[in-house]
Amino acid sequence: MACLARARLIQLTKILHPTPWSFQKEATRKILCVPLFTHNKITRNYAASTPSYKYVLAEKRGEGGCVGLVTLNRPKALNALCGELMEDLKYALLELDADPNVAAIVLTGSEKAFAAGADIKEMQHKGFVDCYAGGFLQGWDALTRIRKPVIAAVNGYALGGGCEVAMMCDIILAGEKAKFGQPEISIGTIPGAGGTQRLTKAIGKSRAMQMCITGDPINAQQASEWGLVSSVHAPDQLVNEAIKLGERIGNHSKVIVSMAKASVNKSYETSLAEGLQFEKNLFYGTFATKDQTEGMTAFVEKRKPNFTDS
Ligand SMILES: C=C(C)C(=O)SCCNC(=O)CCNC(=O)[C@H](O)C(C)(C)COP(=O)(O)OP(=O)(O)OC[C@H]1O[C@@H](n2cnc3c(N)ncnc32)[C@H](O)[C@@H]1OP(=O)(O)O
Repeated sequence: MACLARARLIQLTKILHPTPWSFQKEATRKILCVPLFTHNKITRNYAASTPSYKYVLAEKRGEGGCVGLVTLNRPKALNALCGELMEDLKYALLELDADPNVAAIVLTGSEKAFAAGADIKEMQHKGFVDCYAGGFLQGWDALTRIRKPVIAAVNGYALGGGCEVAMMCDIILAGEKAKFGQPEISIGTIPGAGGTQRLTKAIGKSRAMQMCITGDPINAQQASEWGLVSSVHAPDQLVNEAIKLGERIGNHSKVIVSMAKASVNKSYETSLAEGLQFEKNLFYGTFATKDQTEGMTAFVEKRKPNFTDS
């Protein structure tokens, strides 16, 4: 059983992270000290404070446990994104991505801080070679390869790497007191995990430039007006709203949702002509699924579709 579980995770790892043996070794290491969850076990173990992870809490919420909830949990450092936290986050997301009951994942922090950025104490004495040869921050990209929709529920500070992690998610909801910023300039560096790129695509050059070269943060209202976040909520309602959004996504076919996500995200990576072709191919691809037939048949028969994620 343990062997099967280990093989399954390594196979999953190969699909999601075609890179390194080192990752597979990590996966192996993790699996030796952490039980690989079946769905029921995920619910039980995660709900009970996730002893497997040091810096994140992972659980399943929403109707039938269809929404994964991952909470960054390093309160003393305002969820500063140290290496260990990012490893925990990656594995928690991978576990939920692999869970067939989970339709969407919510990523949140505390009311004071979603995350105050990469861990400054950890990088303070790094040199160029440490960063370059060690691929500093490169592992963060794993977050962008999660195939299910990830909703960031941002309360408090989302600064530097915190803002970048939020932008790696598919949808950002903000609490009224959220603050988004790229303050790296004030500590003698620049954003290194997508801040100059994703922020520019999200809010335009002039605004992104201003944020990156002044270091000044913006509040939730501004983030909403500028299109960085899709909606703003009372801080104590934010996570519930994000879970409700995850449940709404869960009404649809998971495979089709994942295709829609891939297609929207493609627009970040490519020219319009290539993006349109990519969309068209995936659109045609939906016609190879049972869920397309079911969705259209249900409409014609005036009933709710019964999607089987196939
Ligand atoms: C990807 C890259 C390159 C990056 O992300 S670079 C980092 C970008 N982020 C930043 O520059 C933000 C740094 N943090 C801050 O400016 C302030 O902590 C805030 C967020 C404005 C909050 O201020 P305060 O409420 O006064 O809390 P403050 O006392 O500073 O922080 C509480 C604790 O968290 C620690 N902390 C906060 N942000 C941290 C960070 N990014 N890295 C490491 N520790 C951090 C801080 O050192 C303090 O710990 P200690 O009590 O041991 O001294």
